[in-house]
Amino acid sequence: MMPLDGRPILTAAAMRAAEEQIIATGTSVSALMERVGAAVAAQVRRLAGDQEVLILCGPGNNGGDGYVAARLLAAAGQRVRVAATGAPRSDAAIAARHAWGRDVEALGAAAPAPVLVDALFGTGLSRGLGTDVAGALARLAAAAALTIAVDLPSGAATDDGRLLSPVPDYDLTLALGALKPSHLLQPAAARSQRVIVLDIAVPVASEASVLARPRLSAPVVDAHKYSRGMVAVVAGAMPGASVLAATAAARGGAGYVLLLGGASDRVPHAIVRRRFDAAAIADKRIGALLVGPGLGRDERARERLEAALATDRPLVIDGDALRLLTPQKLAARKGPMILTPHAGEFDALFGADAGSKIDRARHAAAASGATIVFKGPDTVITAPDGGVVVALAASSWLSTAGTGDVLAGLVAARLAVNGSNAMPDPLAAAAEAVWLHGEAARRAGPAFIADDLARHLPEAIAACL
Ligand SMILES: NC(=O)C1=CN([C@@H]2O[C@H](COP(=O)(O)OP(=O)(O)OC[C@H]3O[C@@H](n4cnc5c(N)ncnc54)[C@H](O)[C@@H]3O)[C@@H](O)[C@H]2O)[C@@H](O)CC1
Ligand SMILES: Nc1ncnc2c1ncn2[C@@H]1O[C@H](COP(=O)(O)OP(=O)(O)O)[C@@H](O)[C@H]1O
Ligand SMILES: [K+]
Repeated sequence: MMPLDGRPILTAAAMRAAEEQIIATGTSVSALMERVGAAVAAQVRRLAGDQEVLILCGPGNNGGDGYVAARLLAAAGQRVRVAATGAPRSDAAIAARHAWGRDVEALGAAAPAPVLVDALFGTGLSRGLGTDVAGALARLAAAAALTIAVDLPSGAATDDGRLLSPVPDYDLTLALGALKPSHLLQPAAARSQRVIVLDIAVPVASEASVLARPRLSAPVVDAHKYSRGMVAVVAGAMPGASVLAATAAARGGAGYVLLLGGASDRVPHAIVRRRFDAAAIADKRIGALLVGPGLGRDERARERLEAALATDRPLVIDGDALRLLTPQKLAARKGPMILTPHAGEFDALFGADAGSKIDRARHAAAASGATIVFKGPDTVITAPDGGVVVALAASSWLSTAGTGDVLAGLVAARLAVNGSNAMPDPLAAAAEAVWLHGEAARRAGPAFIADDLARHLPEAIAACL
């Protein structure tokens, strides 16, 4: 099966536009629905074996896909029944219902089957399911051994990961033509164990794509510690956080890591410690200056942040530093910047506006001129030029103190390495860091602590060479 890495992510409107382009060049909606139904039927047949299949059909084209799949499954000898919310409304779905030609049960009265296919609503869902429909879906899903959603789990919005009504757990979602934001954004993404994208021969393109395994290379033959990429980490009130970040930077591929102004006796010997002063952070060899982990929010923290902003070095800003800034102030600064806020820091800096996590991160990048790594179980990375990368859910064991400090150090390392032989590409550097962080967490297994995570970074890097 094709991996999801690097695949484009389309909103409902963008998917509709792609579909309309195909229709404008002579493919009918019914022909497209036939293609979709065949692809869905093939997957269901592969998974269902000789078990009975119940397909739930809604009033729109998602339901139409369900009727086509039912007809093709029956023709292939599969035991299949159909239950519907009512009569289909779109022309193509009416034709598909007619071609099915067999019984259609009322949803509320339908008996369960071991395999449940949800073709109730897809990208056309405009509000939550009525309680009767949501109740029937929950009852039939709970009684099934295998649950499959066509395009999207019914009740999940397409573009922002919201659940508009209660959504049962699915074993599999068959995304039609392309991934939609809700296949990656929470809480909707967690409703499906797996997502497969079905190719329906509709050309799709998007500025947003799924985070892919990066391709990294070993240091060049004549590399030396400064040419590899130098990271300077500004310490503050909580020195442990800056040590975690500096350690991650060192294990994340940087050639030289400086810890500035930290008071801690548990610093790996490979990390060079210096006093914090304006000259130390203005060193032209610094490929990434990290400020924020454990910085604190006192007067000294403010001074250190101001000094960091006043340099022309590529900057990574995390944690406390994000609470001491405004988007305007960032926009006024020249030079590459990457911000790594979690949801609380993001809201404090950019406001707790409505909208999808992708749109909010995109606006934040445009407003600040910085690349944004909006962290969480559905990390979204956006660049000021509009590029968007969304990570698949990483290990939930990452939800432990200090893993954000590790990520910040890693982002700084990748930015420094990335900028050591070319103009730094903050989006690519941030994407490399988020991928390596997720991979290190996967390798660390359950119940790791942030200190363990950095030890798995070399293995994660090795997987990209
Ligand atoms: N994008 C593509 O290339 C293709 C998409 N197709 C399918 O078409 C779907 C989109 O079809 P539609 O736009 O017809 O939308 P849906 O089938 O998702 O549902 C829309 C219909 O349901 C009604 N509705 C919306 N929310 C409701 C609610 N909560 N309770 C009751 N009724 C509600 C709408 O008024 C409309 O009649 C896709 O998800 C996909 O399954 C395929 O048939 C063809 C190819
Ligand atoms: N449930 C989760 N699933 C996957 N990743 C998570 C989850 N919760 C947190 N993370 C990741 O763990 C890290 C936590 O960062 P942060 O909240 O800044 O923690 P801290 O400040 O303690 O270091 C981020 O990279 C975030 O994306
Ligand atoms: K569906």
